Amino acid sequence: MSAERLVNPHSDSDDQQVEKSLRPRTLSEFIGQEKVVEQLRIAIAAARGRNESLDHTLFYGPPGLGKTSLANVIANEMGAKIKITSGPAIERAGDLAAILTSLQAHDVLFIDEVHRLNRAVEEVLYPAMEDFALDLVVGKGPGARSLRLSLPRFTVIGATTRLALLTSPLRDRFVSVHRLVFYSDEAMAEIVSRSARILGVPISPEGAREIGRRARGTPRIANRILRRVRDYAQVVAGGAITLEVARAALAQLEIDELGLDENDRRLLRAIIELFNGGPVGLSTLAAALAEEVDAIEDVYEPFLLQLGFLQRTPRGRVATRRAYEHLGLPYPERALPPDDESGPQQGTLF
Ligand SMILES: Nc1ncnc2c1ncn2[C@@H]1O[C@H](COP(=O)(O)OP(=O)(O)OP(=O)(O)O)[C@@H](O)[C@H]1O
Repeated sequence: MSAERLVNPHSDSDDQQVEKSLRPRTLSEFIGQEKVVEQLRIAIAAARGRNESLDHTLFYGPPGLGKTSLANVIANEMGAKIKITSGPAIERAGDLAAILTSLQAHDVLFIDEVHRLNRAVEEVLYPAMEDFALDLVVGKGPGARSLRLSLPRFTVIGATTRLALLTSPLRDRFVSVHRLVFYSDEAMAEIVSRSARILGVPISPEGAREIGRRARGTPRIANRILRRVRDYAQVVAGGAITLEVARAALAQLEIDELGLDENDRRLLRAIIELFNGGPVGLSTLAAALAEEVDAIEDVYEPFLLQLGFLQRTPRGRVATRRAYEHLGLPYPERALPPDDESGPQQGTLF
């Protein structure tokens, strides 16, 4: 169910078609994430000035914030080619060897979901990143020999939503590591205006702000909502997106003032009504909602935590006073049990 959600930050096949045209191509077109952009601007200028490849770079943070876009921007600014792959797509060491040997100097190898590389593949990547070398074993048994091929100096750009799942040898090989954060309302409004311009949809600044504000600080979600609001504007309101049109369309899409959809509200209501506000273990909650544990952790929680509607405690998830207030439910004043600081309980997942 979550895959079809308008506010799901993961991309679907519809997104992929439009996203290409909406992707920023240069650092100056890239809106927001100022700290990261500034550091990249310097690193790129320095590498170009020395005619070197850019240092290996890792981006981490929630999905849909622009990791792939930044990798493309970097390659473009370096005047280099980019090869795009992902952790699960590189199944065998030989697959990676084939990719590595096709690279040219200063090229970018973008590996999405880099935490999902398997061990054997990682072992090949280490010397490639560190020494720009590919170690090949030729022959079998006692006659086997190892051969070292040198590779052109290239740049690995890794992206992950789960930094903690990266092995430490792999993490250590990334020279610069950047965290992408949810976008501010101002940046989101700018992103919506820019996308509308590219899509050729007339939009007022207030309309753009309203869509941006309710898109969970995530450009992918903003772009997706924009497309739905565009349909609404075209069919119901003569084509242009004004504040009123944006509000009416968002109401029809059941996205509330803060950008929560019916599924978020269902999750909060489940914690409050079925589990007395929590704490409730993640797996118990997932079972009650007929959802995957991963979907709850990846899709629902980051934004609810960010809003301060949900807390992670050693005993499980707890709905906060703000969550009750948002849903218009009375908050039960209750004393915390004296052993609240105790470790995880059986059956609860931290
Ligand atoms: N800073 C930005 N300015 C304008 N548009 C942006 C920006 N960041 C992302 N976008 C838009 O959001 C969409 C999603 O971005 P992107 O695919 O780069 O995200 P991602 O973090 O790589 O996601 P995932 O981790 O799921 O692959 C792109 O189509 C792009 O148009």
